Amino acid sequence: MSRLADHLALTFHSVSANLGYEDFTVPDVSMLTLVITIVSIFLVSKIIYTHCFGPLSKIPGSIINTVIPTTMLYHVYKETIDLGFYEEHKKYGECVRLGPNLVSVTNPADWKRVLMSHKFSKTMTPNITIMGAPNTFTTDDPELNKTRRRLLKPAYTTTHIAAMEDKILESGPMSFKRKIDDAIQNRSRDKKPSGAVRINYIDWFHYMTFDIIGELAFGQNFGMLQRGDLMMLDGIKAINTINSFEIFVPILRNFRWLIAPFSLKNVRLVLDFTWDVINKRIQETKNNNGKPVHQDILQVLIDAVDTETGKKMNKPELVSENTLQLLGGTDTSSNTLSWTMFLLMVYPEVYHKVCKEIRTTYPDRSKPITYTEGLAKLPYLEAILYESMRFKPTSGGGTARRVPEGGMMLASGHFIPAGTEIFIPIYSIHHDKKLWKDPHVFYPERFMVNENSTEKDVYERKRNFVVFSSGVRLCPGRNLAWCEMFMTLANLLRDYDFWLPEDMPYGPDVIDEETGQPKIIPSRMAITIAPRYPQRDGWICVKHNTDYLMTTFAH
Ligand code: HEM
Repeated sequence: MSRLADHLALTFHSVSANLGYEDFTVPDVSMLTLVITIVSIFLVSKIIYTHCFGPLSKIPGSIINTVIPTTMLYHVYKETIDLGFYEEHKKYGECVRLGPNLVSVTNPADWKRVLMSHKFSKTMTPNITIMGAPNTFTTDDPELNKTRRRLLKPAYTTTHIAAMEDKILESGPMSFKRKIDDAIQNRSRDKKPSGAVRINYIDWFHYMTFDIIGELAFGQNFGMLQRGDLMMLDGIKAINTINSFEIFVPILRNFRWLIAPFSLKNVRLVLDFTWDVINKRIQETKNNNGKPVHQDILQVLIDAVDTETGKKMNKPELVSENTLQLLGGTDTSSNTLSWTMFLLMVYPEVYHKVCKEIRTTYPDRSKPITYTEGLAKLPYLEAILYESMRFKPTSGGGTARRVPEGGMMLASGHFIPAGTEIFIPIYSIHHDKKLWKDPHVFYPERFMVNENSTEKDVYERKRNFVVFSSGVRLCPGRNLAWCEMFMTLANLLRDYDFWLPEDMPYGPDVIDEETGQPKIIPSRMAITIAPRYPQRDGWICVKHNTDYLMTTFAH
């Protein structure tokens, strides 16, 4: 070692002399060697300690993750957290160590216990500074979360959703239908009168969910579906991207400008717009002698008084909560609709079966199908939505909680000490072979009672269906999401025929070698799991429903 150090010192001297820097101070190479040796010993002993003796040492997982969460960092970068964590669980089983202080669990007994109680506080929360004030989703304070959920509750009850159903129908599926009809009419006028058009359903579903939330939480239809743009879209995308990176790699909070360099001004635009809408609404109510003019989510938020403190939300809090409606209520529902539509196209037997159910139950196309009426009458459509959210859970990245004082014993017998982060990997849970037979097969019947499934089986499956999370922080917007997604599919599938364009490299016969099932378009996970290349993969052909299908289904 010392001969090597002497040799290096000599080389430094001759190089600096050759360069004319006679006074160049040559580092004391033996000192350098010492430092490197000490750091290496420290790292190796840390690896040995955390892997072999530390409190989490018995949890299976790769050695490198015990020191640096490399799997997580890599998949955050690639936007494939859902698939990356799934591979780790496939390799190591129901509990896997994914970081020095991070353990991911798929056993229902474990994640149900974690999600059931506020004692396990939320971690990996988005940084609140971007929204100005904490909101229901971002807060890790159980008391604040409970208060906000109490305030928001009236906006999301089934009764309130039913009261808003007409608005949802109009700004959602009816508007979508008008857009298709316009496209068909324009095409017939200009080109071949085939009556069929190609549309980008991924974009259109995205626009539609914005219009619905615009109507319910901003008191105005953004007109995004008809226009195809929204000035706030860049800002919303930026908030999602920034949040996604910062949740998993908190150090990036100090380098936010690096993640979305040109978008921070667009984020401001979103918050300013929301601020403006709230001010106008408050003024409108004042002008109406204090009586609310509208009955929507925004009004519920403005009027909400906490029964325990007697306080209303202040303006920054209102802005943060109302922006959350846009962030939480658009991508989630639109991605689910896109995945469902794609899956119907590559599983034609499911598509034909659901069209038959809807078209025979509601043959009168002049009357829109509503959620309150349709849910009980269209059980196969309901099962399709369940299965699509199991198969491609848009929230599939997952969520995390911190283990409280006293630690917890996992079902596998491993003890997890207080302070450890427990990750709930939703995609992995939905594809766990112990919970789901043939998890890579899209099979809606698994959510229906039939000769193969008893009521108890279906009940159990729904208990392991965790797309809306579970327990104390269960998604409060789930009734709204179900309502808009159900009405959209019911009305579109009754009134139109859909099929994939011929030049699309996907279809029922394009098989994925690994799963033996139809290939699925690639996805990316930035807060939600979305189709990765919407401009390439989002195309579908559509025309008005023909009698051909009706007669085929009649037999
Ligand atoms: C298919 C649609 C949806 C899915 C899959 C979904 C999924 C989820 C999940 C998994 C969580 C828990 C996240 C966590 O604990 O980290 C959540 C929370 C939340 N969601 Fe949804 N969501 C959907 C639609 C909506 C809609 C339409 C709204 C409102 C307009 C909404 C509002 C919220 C809010 C406010 C929270 C925070 C709850 C809390 O932390 O206490 N979501 N959602």
